[in-house]
Amino acid sequence: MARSDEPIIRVRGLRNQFGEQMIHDGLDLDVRRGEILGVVGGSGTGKSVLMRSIIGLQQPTAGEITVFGEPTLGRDETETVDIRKRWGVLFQGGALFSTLTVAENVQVPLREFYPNMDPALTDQIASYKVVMTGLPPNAGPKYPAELSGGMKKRAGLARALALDPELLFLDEPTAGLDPIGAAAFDELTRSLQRTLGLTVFLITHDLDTLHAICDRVAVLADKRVIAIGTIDELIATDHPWIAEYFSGPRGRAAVQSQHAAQARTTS
Ligand SMILES: Nc1ncnc2c1ncn2[C@@H]1O[C@H](COP(=O)(O)OP(=O)(O)OP(=O)(O)O)[C@@H](O)[C@H]1O
Repeated sequence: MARSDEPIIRVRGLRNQFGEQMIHDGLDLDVRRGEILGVVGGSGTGKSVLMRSIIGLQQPTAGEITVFGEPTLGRDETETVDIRKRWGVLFQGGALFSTLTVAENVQVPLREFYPNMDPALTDQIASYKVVMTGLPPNAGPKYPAELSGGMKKRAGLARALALDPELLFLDEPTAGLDPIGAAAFDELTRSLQRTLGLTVFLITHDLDTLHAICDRVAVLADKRVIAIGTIDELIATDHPWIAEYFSGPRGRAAVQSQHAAQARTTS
């Protein structure tokens, strides 16, 4: 059983290698219970591979990973079923099954982990999750092809929340959304995280998301996490990539838009 002050995710000495290509080497990371941790890094630095390693979809070459205080590597699916039930994942692009309706997509994890659940209850839970993510109640019978990009993301989120997880993995949730849709999705993430007491591991390139909702940010570069902290703490480090990322033109614009949003909520 994990202690409450223990990191909810603990990664030590992670190595991931594909042939000659070394993606991670000696990567360490702690994710604290109850935080929204943003994970950033240049394209190809291995953010998705890191997430896939933590959730067991990628077998690392070396290292240790514990989630909820339980080691996850080198264990088969039946041994980790009680851990996997406690997290939800929104993959890049939503990753909905195109031949299933929204409600049926949300029911997939329920059917996988609770095959004997009463179908009426499965239906009820799915309807509740659909509404919880801000989709109209009539979205349930729709197919993914009938949804806008933002609605697809919400449907993917509803599926990720199907099992009432404690831990949520979001891989580039606002990619492809217009700025208003992205800001609305950020707000939804923050409000669900607060209401449900979630811990969120959030991969993003979206500087507005980092400023608006992340408690801390981990920076991937040079095959490991080179820095982790609040944005102010990161800016205070003198790493050139971090300085360029947060203090370049887009970083400055994100700060300005965050200040404007704060001014609107206090006026
Ligand atoms: N199964 C795999 N086999 C071989 N190479 C892989 C595999 N999975 C990922 N890679 C490689 O690992 C590297 C890191 O990929 P990853 O998708 O984690 O990057 P990322 O940081 O999430 O990038 P982006 O920001 O562009 O999404 C890439 O060069 C990718 O091609």
